[in-house]
Amino acid sequence: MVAPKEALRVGLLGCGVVGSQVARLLVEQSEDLAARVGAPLELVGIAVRDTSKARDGVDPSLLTDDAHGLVARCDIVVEVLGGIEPARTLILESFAAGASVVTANKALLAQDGPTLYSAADAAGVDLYFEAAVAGAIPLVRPMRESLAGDRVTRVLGIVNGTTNYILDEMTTKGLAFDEVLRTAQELGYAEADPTADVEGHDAAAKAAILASLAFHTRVSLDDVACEGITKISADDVAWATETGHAIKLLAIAELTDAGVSARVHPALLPSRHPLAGVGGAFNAVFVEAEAAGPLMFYGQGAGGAPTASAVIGDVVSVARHRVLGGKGPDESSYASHPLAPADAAVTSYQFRLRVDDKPGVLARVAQVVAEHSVSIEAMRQQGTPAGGVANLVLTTHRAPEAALAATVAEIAGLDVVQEVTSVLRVEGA
Ligand SMILES: NC(=O)C1=CN([C@@H]2O[C@H](COP(=O)(O)OP(=O)(O)OC[C@H]3O[C@@H](n4cnc5c(N)ncnc54)[C@H](O)[C@@H]3O)[C@@H](O)[C@H]2O)C=CC1
Ligand SMILES: N[C@@H](CC=O)C(=O)O
Ligand code: NA
Repeated sequence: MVAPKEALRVGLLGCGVVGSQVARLLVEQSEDLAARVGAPLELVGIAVRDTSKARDGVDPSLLTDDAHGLVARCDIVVEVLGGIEPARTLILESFAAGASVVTANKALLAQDGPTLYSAADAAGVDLYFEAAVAGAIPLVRPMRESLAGDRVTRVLGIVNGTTNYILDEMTTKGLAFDEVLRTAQELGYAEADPTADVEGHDAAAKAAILASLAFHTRVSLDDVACEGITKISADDVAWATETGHAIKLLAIAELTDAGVSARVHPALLPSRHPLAGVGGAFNAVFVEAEAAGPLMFYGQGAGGAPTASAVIGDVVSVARHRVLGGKGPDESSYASHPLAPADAAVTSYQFRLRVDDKPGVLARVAQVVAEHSVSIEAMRQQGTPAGGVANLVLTTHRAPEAALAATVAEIAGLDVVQEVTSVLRVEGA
């Protein structure tokens, strides 16, 4: 008979939306997990701020306010505190103590990933982070492992559940931004500070991680051009529908002739595009690779249980390495691509203008567009009930961002143009 392997000690840092679900699943699935790993996983402690607070389904004797003491006595540490400190210090202490780490902390990885990778490497342990990008969706592992034999050229994704939920509810139910944000917070999708979601910072952190994985280079949060959804109005949503589009917050990572371009911004997607139909807090990511062609990953990108699923999958992987020996892949950052300037990105614009409703206006606007070597894909005019003023909606063909921005700036200065009411990029056309 084979002797049972010694239990692996798992320490959990944080018992919030994700942590509480990790604790539940570790206990509920302990027999299956032991069979899959080849050794039992023993939850030895949960670091929290307030040990006296009752937590559903959590054994109170596991709670501790000594996170530093906890990581010193673990084989595997799960970090679901969020934020930069003390998460970074605790992860580094875990490595120093010989523990592998599983984290969902995209903000920390996007800001200081290389420090963490080097420390894990020096200690000969694993750093896994499937939950950090697109929650439950297996995406990090396919990028790190399944696509390691291919050349990825582009990643285009909806990677923030909160903003997708907000935009979807605004579109389908006509609800107001603030009202929907509150519900997203109640459902556990939003970050502790939801500014990170609505201003695009959370998606930008994920874009940095995805670009690094896709192009085997280092892209950090500061390298990602970022624009959130706070300026999207009910009018933008209505016009998107009117012109056959859906508004989505997109994370885009591309390898272009000018280098790596990583950016996050709201964009119009034609309603036939598969990403246009991704509703609620769901995420979906397109990956284009030279040999594989297009791939699409879809699933729940936020919420306690879906995120915990990805965390526990990583725990099983790193635990198997402990049992069998060896470790998973290190950071792959051998390629030194330059960063493409933000205004070199090639995209299309749809912009709306309020113009004088009189002859010759369309021609003047079209002339400015042509002078910037931009071409018009569609133009639509609608008079206002009061008369004298018309709404003009122009969609361009693809052109460098710099040319498109200069076009809009010059049009805004025309005497027949009363206001540029909105400028949105169009992707996936
Ligand atoms: N909620 C979600 O849908 C997803 C969250 N994530 C990431 O997972 C991590 C955790 O997120 P949530 O569980 O949603 O956050 P949360 O705010 O619900 O939970 C974090 C918990 O950690 C505790 N905490 C913070 N600092 C602490 C400290 N120094 N000592 C002890 N406890 C401390 C907080 O009191 C809180 O209970 C974050 O990095 C987040 O970005 C990733 C994917 C999805
Ligand atoms: N706040 C994030 C949580 C997952 O990463 C989101 O809304 O997607
Ligand atoms: Na994931």
